[in-house]
Amino acid sequence: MAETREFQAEVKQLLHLMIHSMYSNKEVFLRELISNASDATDKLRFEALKDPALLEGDAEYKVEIEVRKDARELIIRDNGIGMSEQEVIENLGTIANSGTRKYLEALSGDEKKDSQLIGQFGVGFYSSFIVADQVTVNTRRAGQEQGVRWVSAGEGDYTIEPVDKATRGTEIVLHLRDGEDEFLEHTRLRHVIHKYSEHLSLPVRLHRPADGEDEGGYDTVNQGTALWARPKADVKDEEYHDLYRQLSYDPEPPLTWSHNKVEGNLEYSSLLYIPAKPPFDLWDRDSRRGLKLYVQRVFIMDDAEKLLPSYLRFVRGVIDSNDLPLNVSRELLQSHRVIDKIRAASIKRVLSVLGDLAKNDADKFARFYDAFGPVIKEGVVEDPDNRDKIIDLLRFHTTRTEGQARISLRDYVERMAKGQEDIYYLTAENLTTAKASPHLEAFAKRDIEVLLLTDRVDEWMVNALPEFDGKTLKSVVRGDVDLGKLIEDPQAEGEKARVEALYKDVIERVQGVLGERVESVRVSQRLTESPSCLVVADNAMSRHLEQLLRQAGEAIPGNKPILEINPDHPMMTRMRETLDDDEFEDLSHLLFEQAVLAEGSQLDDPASFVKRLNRLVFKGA
Ligand SMILES: Nc1ncnc2c1ncn2[C@@H]1O[C@H](COP(=O)(O)OP(=O)(O)OP(=O)(O)O)[C@@H](O)[C@H]1O
Repeated sequence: MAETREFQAEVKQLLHLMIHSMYSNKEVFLRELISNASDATDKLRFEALKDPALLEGDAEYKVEIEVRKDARELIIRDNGIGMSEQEVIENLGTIANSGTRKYLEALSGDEKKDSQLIGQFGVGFYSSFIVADQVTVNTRRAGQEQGVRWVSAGEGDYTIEPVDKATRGTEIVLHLRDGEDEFLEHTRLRHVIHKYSEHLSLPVRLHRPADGEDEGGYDTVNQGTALWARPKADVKDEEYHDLYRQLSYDPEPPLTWSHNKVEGNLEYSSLLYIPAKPPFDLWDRDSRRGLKLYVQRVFIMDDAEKLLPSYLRFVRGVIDSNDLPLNVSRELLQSHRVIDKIRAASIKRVLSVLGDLAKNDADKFARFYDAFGPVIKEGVVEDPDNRDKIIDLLRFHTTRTEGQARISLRDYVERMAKGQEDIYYLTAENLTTAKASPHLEAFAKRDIEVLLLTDRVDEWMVNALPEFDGKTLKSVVRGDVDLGKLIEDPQAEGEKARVEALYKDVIERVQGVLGERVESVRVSQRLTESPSCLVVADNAMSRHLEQLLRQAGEAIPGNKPILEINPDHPMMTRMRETLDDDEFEDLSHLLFEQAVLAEGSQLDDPASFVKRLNRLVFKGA
């Protein structure tokens, strides 16, 4: 007796979407079903290593696709692991896969975008309902006697019942909707299957109907040999692109790749791709990362994180090792000599591919950097062994670059000003804030280039990068930036003393007003246009980093900044002449608050700022 069961709510939602909004690119259902069949044979191959009896005498893995035109049925059959009753209920009635749940969250309502998302997430089995108004699944788990039949029209419920099934594995029968006749056509099917399965290491066989003399039969559509196992010279670019598409679900071709067969002490093949565009989950904590791992052509796992460090998480590809045991698990990978070596070699490989790109193809490298620059910077902190190579790849905006142009540290050093000993940088929220920063004024006046760092990771990166080419990296917002040597004027010292004496009283008064808000107040050497700016002590955390940490929800005490004032600014002349305490107080706060705003920070008490500003502006009126 068949039992009727309800789909989980999320499944209903997903099915509704599949049925009512996927008008384009419907063929993806076939890719999903073939990919499931291939996973199922991979799983069996793996389990059969421990328990050969599961094979029931049949070790010739394959997927077969057959059309029954009169019945409007398309059948996809595999001799993989199959499913038990419990597995059918879990896998084909609920959404167990966290990726699918994310898919639902990411839906935009825009049919075209959503159908592309299907590709990225691989929404899998349920995509059958894009083209079918009834789906029947007959399956028997390898090693079990009883088979299961699952039937649904994709509208809220399904039935499940025991069934006799002679062969292990899964057979999916799609009853096609009206208007989906193209998927009954042999040539059309052949084309789609070829497109999606060319690089599966599993033969996909399509049934050829009898025709006159021809009795019909099954033809293998794909090559069925892993691309990475073939000699490089035999593989066409389009084939590399196709495999990349399968691995990444990225519709665009990769930027570049590196295919290698390593022989000697360690034997493995590696195929590493650099994507052209970032995946949607690049900044997700649990984003996909790592490579697909095979051992002697047997698929072992997806996303083996241990094979690449987190700062190379955008790389997609395959490692096929001859030295690992077939029963290797994620735990074992954590500390395995072979894995450590493959990992180290893969990192070097990726960095050298990128290095070549930087040298030989500026345009492609710029595309790479736009997409993954901030990610690669994490490597400066994460991977001291390869730091020099990573640093060579870094590119920066500066006070002299325009638009999207960036330069390397090497370029910076080569064009340093006469007498300049250090590398100067400024960290800020964005390029506009950075370029307008008062801290840059003195540097601009002396024509000294300053790196403008606006990626979140930059604060951490510069901490891990104290010097380059023997030159110290110095923040222009720190107290110890010594412009003294760069000022050619020999009378500067005397002038400095005179100005300080002139402003001694003002400085004491400002300090009295601001009290605990500042560490100290002093005459600035950096300002030429702005009235004031905030700097931090030499060894203190930068204010931008404090801001980032607060945004990330960390409670940090916060250092008191040093307020620097510009003696040449009319506001200072006015303060020197102001005797009225109330007005002086307003001006002092304003001096501080302007400096906070100019660095792109937020005021603690914006309302008071506004009142103060109005008081001062309308004072004369
Ligand atoms: N042909 C099959 N043989 C055995 N199990 C299958 C088969 N098709 C699907 N399944 C099982 O059903 C589960 C759900 O399949 P579905 O295609 O919806 O998602 P998935 O394959 O897990 O996810 P994704 O498509 O994102 O990789 C699979 O994980 C697998 O356990």
